[in-house]
Amino acid sequence: MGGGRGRGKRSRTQRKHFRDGRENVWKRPKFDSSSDPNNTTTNNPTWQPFATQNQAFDEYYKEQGIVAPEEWDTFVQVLRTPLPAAFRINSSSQFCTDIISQLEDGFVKSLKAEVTDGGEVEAIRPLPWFHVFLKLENEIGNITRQEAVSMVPPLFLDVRPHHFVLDSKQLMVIANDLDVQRCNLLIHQTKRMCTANLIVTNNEAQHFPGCHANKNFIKVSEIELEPPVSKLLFDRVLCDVPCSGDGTLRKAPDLWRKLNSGMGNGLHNLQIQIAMRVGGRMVYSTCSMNPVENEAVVGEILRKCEGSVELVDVSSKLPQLVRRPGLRKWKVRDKGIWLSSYKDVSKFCRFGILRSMFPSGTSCVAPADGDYKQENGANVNSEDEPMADPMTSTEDLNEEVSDLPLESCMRIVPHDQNSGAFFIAILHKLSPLPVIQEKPSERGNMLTKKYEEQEKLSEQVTECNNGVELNSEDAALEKFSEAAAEADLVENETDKAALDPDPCNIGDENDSEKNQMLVDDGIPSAKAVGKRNGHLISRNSDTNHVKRIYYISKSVKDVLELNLLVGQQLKISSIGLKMYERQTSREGTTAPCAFRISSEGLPVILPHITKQILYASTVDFKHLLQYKAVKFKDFVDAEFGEKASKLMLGCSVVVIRDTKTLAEPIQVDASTIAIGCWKGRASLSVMVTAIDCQELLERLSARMEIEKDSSVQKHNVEATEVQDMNGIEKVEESKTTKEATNG
Ligand SMILES: C[S@@+](CC[C@H](N)C(=O)[O-])C[C@H]1O[C@@H](n2cnc3c(N)ncnc32)[C@H](O)[C@@H]1O
Repeated sequence: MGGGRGRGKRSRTQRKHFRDGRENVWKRPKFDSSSDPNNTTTNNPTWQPFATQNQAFDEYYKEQGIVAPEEWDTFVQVLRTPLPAAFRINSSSQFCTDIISQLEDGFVKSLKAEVTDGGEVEAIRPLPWFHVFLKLENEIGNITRQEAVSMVPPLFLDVRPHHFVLDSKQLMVIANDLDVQRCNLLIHQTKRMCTANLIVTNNEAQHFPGCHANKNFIKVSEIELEPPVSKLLFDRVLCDVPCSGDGTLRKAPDLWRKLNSGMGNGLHNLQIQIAMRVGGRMVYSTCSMNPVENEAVVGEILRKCEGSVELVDVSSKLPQLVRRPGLRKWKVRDKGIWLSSYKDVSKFCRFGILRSMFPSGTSCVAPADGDYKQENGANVNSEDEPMADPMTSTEDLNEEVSDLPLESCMRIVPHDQNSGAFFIAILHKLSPLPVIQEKPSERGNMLTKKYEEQEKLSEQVTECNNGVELNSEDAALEKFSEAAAEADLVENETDKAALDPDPCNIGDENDSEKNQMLVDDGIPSAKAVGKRNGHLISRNSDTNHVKRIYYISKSVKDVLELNLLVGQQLKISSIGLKMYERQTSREGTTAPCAFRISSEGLPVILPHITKQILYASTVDFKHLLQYKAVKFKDFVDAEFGEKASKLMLGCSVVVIRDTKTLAEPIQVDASTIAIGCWKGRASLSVMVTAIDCQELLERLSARMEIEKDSSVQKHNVEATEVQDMNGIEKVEESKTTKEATNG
């Protein structure tokens, strides 16, 4: 029943992430003091906090002038303290307002009480009840744990609903990560967004395919047609690049002992390669404080783009966000040696140090034929390049200063607003870039390899994998080749809004009545614009073996078709919204339709369902969630049980009936609570994961508590009003009597 992903079931990766998370905070001393009977100093003597000291770090950042000398002590002091926990509430969650009020009314009050009762120091310790809340909501996807500063970049992206994304009029997002686990996490986190406009890809960002379709080769049937999209063009790019992550020291104190100044140098070239894919507006960000990963990368992009990209000054935006301007001068450090300019590189025979790392930088110049001497990071191949550039060698560049307006970049430092450290730059594309990057140079590859080793480290500083169940099966839509055949096989376009939620009819072109599948613009809260155009796809061209059916928007379909046309360059991990799943149990094979509606898809399809839908009282609804399967005769509301027994075998939907609304069908909206069920021969079974059932039960109890409280309050108010009225009447009465007497 349901997805069957119980709470106790954890993947090996998750256990590893948990372990890693724990190891970030504590380490075992060589001498295990737990065996020392004289040790009575700590509660848990086997674990000691990490040393939050690193000489190389101090030397590096003091020299770079990240903060003024007089601020240094405060800066490192704050870096040594744990980061306040932050999380985002998923605004598309049905229970968003419930969660906010639960936090504001319940938890914040309890937290204040803890502080008042025990003093502030006492309150700084894990609060078990809060941990349970965070864990459950995180697993469900209602909230996402994320460092506060990591939430800033999208605020500068300035995304608007009317933006053309990939030549389409619908807002569509492609989210990419090279790490499969990270892709899975993203899929998990976006499940509750109910969007048909999302593609998760698993490509190397530095080689992210442009999917350029050669129009001469485009042949659809016998007629030559131009596809709706002929290449991938982005209006907005959020470029949160892999970095050394020293800005996350508060979250991952283990980094204190691992950091070295060379880490940033090893990532610089990869960061440039990734960020060179500038779309209309790009927000470049890192959780590193290192100028080599930050200002130097932005500087090189500006130089390489030769005026086709500008750095946007956003100093007047988000005035409450305390930030500092980007640096215009810095130095490069390599194996303990400070290098002030590129000429020092030749002097000390450094290897792997690039000109672009320095404030003055340098950019490759396109030869007359338009081809670059070296592609991607052309300035990195020190074998091909004279070590001493005549230009830089003749100048005295002891203290290089960039002539670019890098002060428009922003740095967030921990002690300004009790946060992590972060770097953000906003780049705006003014005209086509002078060169399309295709392949990295050999040197670039070498540095990328080097990066991969370092990525093991930065993995530990990226966000919140801990405690989140990863669903590798769902996420693994595997290679896009598998998705290829299916698009035209089961895809079904319609412009009607009415719906018979019967996935068995997909692709049955002769039965247009039954083909009235869900169609919307894919953003449940947004109004459908113009023609409704949704599409259903699956991965398997053999209809008998289709396991899941996904709902995708027109924009996503266009990208999918383009990708097929260009030979599947995008490695797609997930696409659109999972709408139907095959019921694999024996009951599934005997039902007229073997598919059921997925929990993710239900909110989108619910307003259109007219058959196989029942309205249950709160008590029966709760029984379903508690017992997972309830016999028809066991429902408290016998009429409901009767109706359930008369449903067709197979997928059905049960909506909770508001106690005040007795008429059926009730008005369904975004706040309606419903679950997918399976109607069997003798019972109704819930098709929702155990954890979703648990959360729904808790939400219902919380709502009922609030309703009870408010009805008690209402009752009290009414009673007071009656009392007041009586009082007033009495006063009036006595006044009248007095007046009458006086008169
Ligand atoms: C700073 S994190 C970004 C995290 C992201 N903002 C999020 O919230 O999930 C950098 C990410 O880049 C990914 N990565 C590393 N090398 C990559 C590459 N060559 N192409 C694409 N992604 C890469 C890592 O797996 C990591 O998740």
